[in-house]
Amino acid sequence: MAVPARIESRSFTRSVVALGVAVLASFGLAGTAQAATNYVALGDSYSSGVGAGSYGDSGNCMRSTNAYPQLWANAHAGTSFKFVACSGARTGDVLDQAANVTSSTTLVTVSVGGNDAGFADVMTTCTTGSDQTCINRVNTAKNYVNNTLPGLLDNVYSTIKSKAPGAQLVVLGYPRFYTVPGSCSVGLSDTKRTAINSGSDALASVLSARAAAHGAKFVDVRGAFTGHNICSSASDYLHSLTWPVVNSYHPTVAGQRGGYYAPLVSAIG
Ligand SMILES: CCCCCCCCCCCCCCCC(=O)Oc1ccc([N+](=O)[O-])cc1
Repeated sequence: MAVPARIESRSFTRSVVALGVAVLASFGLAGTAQAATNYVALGDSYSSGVGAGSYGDSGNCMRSTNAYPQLWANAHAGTSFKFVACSGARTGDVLDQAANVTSSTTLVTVSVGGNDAGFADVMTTCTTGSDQTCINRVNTAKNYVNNTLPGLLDNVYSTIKSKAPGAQLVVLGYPRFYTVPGSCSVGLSDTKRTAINSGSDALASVLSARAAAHGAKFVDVRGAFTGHNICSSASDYLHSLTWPVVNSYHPTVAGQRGGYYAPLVSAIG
């Protein structure tokens, strides 16, 4: 009896161990957070978090601990997170950043296109020039957005997809800058503000269309910024022209959280 009992005992032990492994595995997959997320955050200053402070040792890239990619990683325990977005990045720079995307990457977020379209030059021209000069400069940028930018975005999105075919690709857009007519009377005219807002809308249309063409999800942040734009009664989501100048027209701490992180969570959880 002793020998069969020992055999039975071993087989029982094996069963318990197997059950334990199965329970742990299913708990790890379904009970906690899903399989581990391998997240790579690409893009320009809207993704690095220029304007939101707390840049650590990220140098000129100005990656903020208050930026939406960091907020998302913080909220998803166990996420492996590569934060490579960088202030001033254009589509060509994001192609370089995409070296960090691999076949094990499961989530990629990206904001890019505003710098290619001449964001800084548009804002400088509109600040220093006449209404008509501003309108003309915005129209030049919109022509670029409609005719040149789509091909550059296609290259970025298809490069990311080819490196990580199974990853979810999330493209985040840009806000309208101004409430028009607004509660602030100094600074740019309403004519200029309306023209600049139409530049944001042109960017959103093209980003949305190119994202859809690559099976990427487009997160349109314009709605989340509504009521928080510059010249709103509570314009706390965007810096106006400010010091240091680099912060100008970039999301505040509240803007990264309410304007970017919140709609990202609504889109992907
Ligand atoms: C059709 C274009 C119209 C442009 C006016 C409307 C713009 C709305 C969208 C804004 C897009 C901004 C993207 C720029 C993000 C960025 O990296 O900004 C920079 C931040 C810092 C620097 N820099 O040099 O330090 C350069 C650029």
